[in-house]
Amino acid sequence: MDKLLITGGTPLQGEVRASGAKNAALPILAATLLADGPVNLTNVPRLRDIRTTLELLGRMGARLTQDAADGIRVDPAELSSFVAPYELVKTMRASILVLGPLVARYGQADVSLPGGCAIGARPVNLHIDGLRAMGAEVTVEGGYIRARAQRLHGARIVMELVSVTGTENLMMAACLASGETLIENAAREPEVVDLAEFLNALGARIEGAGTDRIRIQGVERLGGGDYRIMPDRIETGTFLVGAAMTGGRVRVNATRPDCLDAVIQKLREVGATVTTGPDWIDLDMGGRRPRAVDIHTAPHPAFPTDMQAQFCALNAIAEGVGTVAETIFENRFMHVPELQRMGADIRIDGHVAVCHGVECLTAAPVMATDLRASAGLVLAGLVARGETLVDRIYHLDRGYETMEAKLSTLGADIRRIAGADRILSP
Ligand SMILES: CC(=O)N[C@H]1[C@@H](OP(=O)(O)OP(=O)(O)OC[C@H]2O[C@@H](n3ccc(=O)[nH]c3=O)[C@H](O)[C@@H]2O)O[C@H](CO)[C@@H](O)[C@@H]1O
Ligand SMILES: C=C(OP(=O)(O)O)C(=O)O
Repeated sequence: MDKLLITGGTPLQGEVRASGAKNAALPILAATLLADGPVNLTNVPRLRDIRTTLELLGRMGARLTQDAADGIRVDPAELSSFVAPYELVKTMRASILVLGPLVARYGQADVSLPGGCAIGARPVNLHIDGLRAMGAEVTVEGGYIRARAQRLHGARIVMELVSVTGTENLMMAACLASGETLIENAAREPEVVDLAEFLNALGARIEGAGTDRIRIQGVERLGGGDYRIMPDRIETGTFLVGAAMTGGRVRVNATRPDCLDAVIQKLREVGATVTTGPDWIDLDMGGRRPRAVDIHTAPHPAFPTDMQAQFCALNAIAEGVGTVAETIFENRFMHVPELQRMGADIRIDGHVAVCHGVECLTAAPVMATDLRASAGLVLAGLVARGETLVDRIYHLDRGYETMEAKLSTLGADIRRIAGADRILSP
């Protein structure tokens, strides 16, 4: 199992390019199943989750061609299987995103229930209820969601909770349904907008993506097409927090400042000078120690839960006290005990973590438990005194493209150790 070995103490300096967004690429790859011609995607990040999705599409019979850069061609013309098996779904919850496209285009889908994961239970009842409202017969048996439909019909769906992949699944399904679908209380995340723009480029008729009311007029077919995946706002934010924590200066290029308003606002509150251009963000911390900030996660455009662990790491070494309230997932503080092992003074009280900043963290072997927890631990390692060994970084590899290489170009002392079993001296 690969690990990352980080020697803390170097301020991050320089420029780095954001990769394509995992959380846009995953639904867009699933949406290619709706098309009846080949789709050419660019800016697809090279990530474990993307490889898993491609394996899933390949097993269903889609023809896949990957270029040497960031392009992938998906030709779904000869699909022969409509099953998302447990062994793939268990490694990547986003596999649930094939449910809507399969039932809308092929009238059948057998998708393994994703089950719980480190950050919480993550049920998919809203996906199922929405498809039922559109006329699908859905049963859950033997750990599989089995959905069948002749042709879905439009419906007015009021989402009980804001769900990102729930909105995406139903929006995709509605594209080929007969009549109009209205999704109320829809997720407003930029990745929902990216997916809608992709679908519209194939011939769908979606309006209102980016608001909480999405209206979809069903069409008879979607064709092939070309699309460039949006940049990853969470990867971008992670590098900016790294710069703020280390007192450095980093410019992230090829990104989307307009998708990061809440994060940029918090970074200014910590004391960073943040400037933005059309596709870049520059953060200058000028060697200063950050000030602790209060965070309250909520659906977009509020502060994203996917940046919560990184801000816990920042608060751990900041001046003052910051409270971090996690309102989306019930168990997303798995990084806190690991940060405590590095000397952080953080107390968890229900869904709130109260962080008293300490002058310095001390390196320790730590265990990554989920994707963003891993990112928080890597950031902590960048400022800790000594060598931090982050174990189980397969979580990190789900969502960050060559993170250690990108951090190295910014001056960090970080390297991957393949299957490391080295024992650190105390
Ligand atoms: C691939 C992808 O895009 N993943 C993102 C997506 O996950 P994902 O789409 O799985 O997260 P949701 O927005 O659906 O979850 C929000 C909340 O709703 C609950 N819920 C959701 C669906 C449902 O049917 N029933 C239900 O109760 C969840 O348990 C959670 O408490 O949005 C999350 C919240 O911004 C992000 O952290 C993830 O990075
Ligand atoms: C939780 C995340 O992803 P997923 O929904 O794919 O587990 C994430 O990207 O932080």
